[in-house]
Amino acid sequence: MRVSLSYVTPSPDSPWSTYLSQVDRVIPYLGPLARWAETLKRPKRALIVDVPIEMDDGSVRHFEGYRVQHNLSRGPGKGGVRYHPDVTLEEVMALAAWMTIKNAAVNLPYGGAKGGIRVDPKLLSQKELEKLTRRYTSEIGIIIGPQQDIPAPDVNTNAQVMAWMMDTYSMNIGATATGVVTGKPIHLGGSLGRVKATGRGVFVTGREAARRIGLNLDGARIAVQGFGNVGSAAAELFVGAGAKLVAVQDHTGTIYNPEGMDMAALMRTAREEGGVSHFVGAERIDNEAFWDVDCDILIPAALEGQITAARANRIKARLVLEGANGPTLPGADDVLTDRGVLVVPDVICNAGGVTVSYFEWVQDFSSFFWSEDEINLRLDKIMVDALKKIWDTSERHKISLRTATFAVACERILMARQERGLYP
Ligand SMILES: NC(=O)C1=CN([C@@H]2O[C@H](COP(=O)(O)OP(=O)(O)OC[C@H]3O[C@@H](n4cnc5c(N)ncnc54)[C@H](OP(=O)(O)O)[C@@H]3O)[C@@H](O)[C@H]2O)C=CC1
Ligand SMILES: O=C(O)CCC(=O)C(=O)O
Repeated sequence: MRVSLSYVTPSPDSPWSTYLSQVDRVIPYLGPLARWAETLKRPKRALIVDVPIEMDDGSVRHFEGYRVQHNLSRGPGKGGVRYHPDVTLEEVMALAAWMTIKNAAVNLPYGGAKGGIRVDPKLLSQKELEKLTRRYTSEIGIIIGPQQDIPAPDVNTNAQVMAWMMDTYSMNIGATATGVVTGKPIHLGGSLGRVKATGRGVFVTGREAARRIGLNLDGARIAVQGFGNVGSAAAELFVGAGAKLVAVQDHTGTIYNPEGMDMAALMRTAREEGGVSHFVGAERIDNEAFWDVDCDILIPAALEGQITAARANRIKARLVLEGANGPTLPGADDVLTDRGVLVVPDVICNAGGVTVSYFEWVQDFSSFFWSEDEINLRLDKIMVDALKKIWDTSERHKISLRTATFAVACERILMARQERGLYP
């Protein structure tokens, strides 16, 4: 087996292959900086770790974990940690690379990183989950740190997981290091507003895009795939702005109500029943029918590769807001563009989470904490300004918002790369 940082011959339609094709599309807009573009096509560093834990029944199981630092030109690595049975190194490479682009798109002083463990956390007890998290943190401890690489929550990880990571790292170095992870509980140096920040960023960029295409949010019909941290918070804000939530899909199934769903009741069902499919205020429909639902705004907020070219041809929405990372395959991007469907890409649309993570990191360093209103105001301004710059770039070059976001971000990343120079 050959292992090298440019080794992964991307499987077609894999997240890494999607990312590489997005980079290829931006190269013509990079001018002289294009000579550095190869930097973006390989991660700087990729760590694979074995995570053995003793299960509650006394057996020992080994899980595979990863931490990939894709690019550190603009600052320490930053990006979440995912626990999922399908996590692979190739997927984590793509997620880390999208963090590089996203952090630069909103001008945060970070590079891009991401981590993951191939595990189904739903099958673990709380004790097993804690052991897994602590062992993983110790194993990746050699490359993370408040000035090196700062993990945060992603799919199936949350504030409790971050608390265990912070505690383990702190014990290992012999000092409390709140700045080593973000997305922590509030009384452990977490920030107000972080839990809902990603959904809030989806809402703010969505609101701005909707205004520009003359789509009124009052009465707009929303369909959301994934009702976790991102999907539920985004849906709540859109409903608060007068939109109707007409379809929701999670792992347990798909529900539909053309009149709109009661948000509070749906949140209660999702929390108490472990999914949306038992919700009595909507009819259950086939999972594949989700893509045919009559709606104005579609929010994929689950996993990668969900919008294939075939599904893109069926989507009725005028606006797609990518809450998830990498939900749209390159072929589907072209179909949506041809059909006049506007896509606000992940690398700007879901950047609200990492933006408030940045606020958390800054607050931890200064040991001075801001009010939720201050955080939301600063977040909204960063998202509105970033979207405006991207929108203008898109209009100037007549390119998609995705390629425009890559153009803005890659210029910042590659300029930093060039200015730092290559010699040791
Ligand atoms: N958390 C954050 O701050 C950020 C997250 N993101 C991205 O947003 C997306 C969602 O993350 P997050 O909300 O944090 O994760 P969560 O774990 O909180 O929620 C994920 C949701 O997706 C659902 N889901 C998973 N697989 C499928 C599937 N095949 N079909 C339909 N629904 C599915 C889950 O359903 P079930 O619960 O039934 O399994 C759950 O509702 C990811 O792409 C993540 O990378 C991006 C930026 C920041
Ligand atoms: O909050 C963070 O640092 C990263 C969040 C994340 O993983 C993402 O934006 O995909």
